[in-house]
Amino acid sequence: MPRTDSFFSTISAKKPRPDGKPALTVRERFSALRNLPAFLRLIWQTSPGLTLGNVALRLLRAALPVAMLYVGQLILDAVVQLSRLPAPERALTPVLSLVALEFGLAILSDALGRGVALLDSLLGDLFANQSSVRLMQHAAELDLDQFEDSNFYDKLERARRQTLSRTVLMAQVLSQAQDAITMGFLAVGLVAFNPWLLLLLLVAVVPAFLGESHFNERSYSLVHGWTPERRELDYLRQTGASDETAKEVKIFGLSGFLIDRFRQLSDEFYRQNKSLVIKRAGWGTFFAAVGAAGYYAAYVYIISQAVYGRVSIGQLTFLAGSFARMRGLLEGILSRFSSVAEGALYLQDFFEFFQLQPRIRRDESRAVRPFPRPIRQGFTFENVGFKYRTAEKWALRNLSFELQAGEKLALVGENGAGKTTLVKLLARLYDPTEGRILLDGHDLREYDPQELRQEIGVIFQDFVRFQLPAGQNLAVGRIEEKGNQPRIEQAAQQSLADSVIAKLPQGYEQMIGRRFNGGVDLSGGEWQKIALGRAYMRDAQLLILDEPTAALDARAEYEVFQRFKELTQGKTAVLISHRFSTVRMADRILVIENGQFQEIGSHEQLLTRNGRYAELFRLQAAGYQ
Ligand SMILES: Nc1ncnc2c1ncn2[C@@H]1O[C@H](COP(=O)(O)OP(=O)(O)OP(=O)(O)O)[C@@H](O)[C@H]1O
Repeated sequence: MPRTDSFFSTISAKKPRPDGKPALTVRERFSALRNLPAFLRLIWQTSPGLTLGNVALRLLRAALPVAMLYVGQLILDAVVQLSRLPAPERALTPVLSLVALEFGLAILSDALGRGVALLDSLLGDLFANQSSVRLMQHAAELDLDQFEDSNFYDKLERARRQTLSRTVLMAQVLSQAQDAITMGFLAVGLVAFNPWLLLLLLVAVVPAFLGESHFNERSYSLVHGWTPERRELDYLRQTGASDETAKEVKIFGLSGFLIDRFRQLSDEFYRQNKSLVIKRAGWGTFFAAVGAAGYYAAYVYIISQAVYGRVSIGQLTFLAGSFARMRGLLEGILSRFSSVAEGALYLQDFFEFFQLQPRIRRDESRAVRPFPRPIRQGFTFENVGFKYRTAEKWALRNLSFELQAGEKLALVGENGAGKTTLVKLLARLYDPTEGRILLDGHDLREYDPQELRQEIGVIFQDFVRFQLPAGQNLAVGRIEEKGNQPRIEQAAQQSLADSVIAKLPQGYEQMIGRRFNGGVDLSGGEWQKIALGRAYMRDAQLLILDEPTAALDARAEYEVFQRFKELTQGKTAVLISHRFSTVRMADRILVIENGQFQEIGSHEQLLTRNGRYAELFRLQAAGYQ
């Protein structure tokens, strides 16, 4: 049998958690309970009606156990009394009516129990749905660089896992209140008989409570500390078996490598968890025995009182029944209390995610500057520098140039030069680390970022291949117009996606991508034409194409850009391409190298200048000879 002193020493000492951090103290654990009021508020907001109904049914149900025990006592006492009467005087009717009453109470208790379970499950489903929606809404508000931080993913992952298990916590908190009320009723009878029995009860169950609470914390720590590895496990599972990766996994024979890593991680988690659950089971058995000993001590005492005639047989069953029920309830309340405390620790993760705030957002403290329609002067980069949060190196530095209104500017530079970063700064996906960007003479930060993004259409090189019907895949460029078929078709014509869609069996209704039933996959170039169509769905004043044509054949790219030039007459545009045949169509070309400004000018000017652009241009031209 395990020794209790070693158990208590594990409670008091700050044993390191599996993630290397010290274990939470009892006080820290309990302080997580302060998250409960906010949690209960969320439940109430989910559905006031269902919450009220749930509480009302539970209140009613809380009173039933004591009522049933009491009726049980009356029945037994009546039977004993009747049995003492001479046979002819005995009548069954008064006992039968008591039995009928108990029967009625039993049926009511069962019905109420089912009602509570029903409301719990309805409320739980609604709560899980609403939490998921809140999670998606909040994630959508956050900044791009928050998504690029692995700590953020850990928080998101923990919050995501919370949405379902929180419904269990909700039922637990409500059951807790219900059982506490039942206990209150039962305690009245027990205290009236002998208050020491209540104390005995506490002594019998408190060790079990402490044990539960200790092991709950250990398992929370294990799960919490393993969040990054669990994300990796999910990633490995998905990479090992998904349509997107199957091609390379097969060609490179990666499945063994992925499975080995998965096995290594999952075995380690299994090992750590196994040792915890074994310890938990051992201690649990021991504490259950302590609880049972307390119960039997009380039982012997009550029996002795009955034997010496100080209580009736009916009272004996009432008291023994009350004690047994109270022990069950108290054990339940205490162990639930520690799992509620554990749930509250998880809630902390949930609320922490919602506390993350975006930095790029409308400044509520001052009036936002109305977005210029049309843009008059254009964008000015003033000594702009940018460093990614996780990077050592500056992605852009000391960048000053103007993007004039109505101008078509091409960005040229080698891989990693900083072209995409520049575009992301224009769209305010990030703010410059140094310097500033002006729009018509005012800092970009003075405008509402939402409005700015509405006025900008960007198609990135790594555009998303939405697993949606073809028409909707174009409409994502302006999702409010998803029902406007003529507009979608026009965008498709402009981006040359119309000929791709014409070949699809169900045209604009055709599901594309292989993930869903009946989906048809497209070639890289065909996907690009669809993605390009999104740019034409917008009424944007600034259009940015970040190499969305890399997979197009040379003729298609030439055609796409010719059209782009015609269709965006008078609009400001930024193009990124590694093909100089495309680049030369721009009014001016900005050359960036290692995040620094190199030169700017028209194709002819830059060739005459004979600098970096001329060198790169000749290099590519030589390749075609
Ligand atoms: N999210 C990120 N976090 C950290 N560093 C990044 C991130 N995105 C880009 N970088 C780094 O910033 C630099 C500039 O990248 P950027 O994507 O702007 O280059 P690019 O000129 O568009 O290159 P390419 O022609 O290959 O598309 C590179 O050194 C890159 O490694």
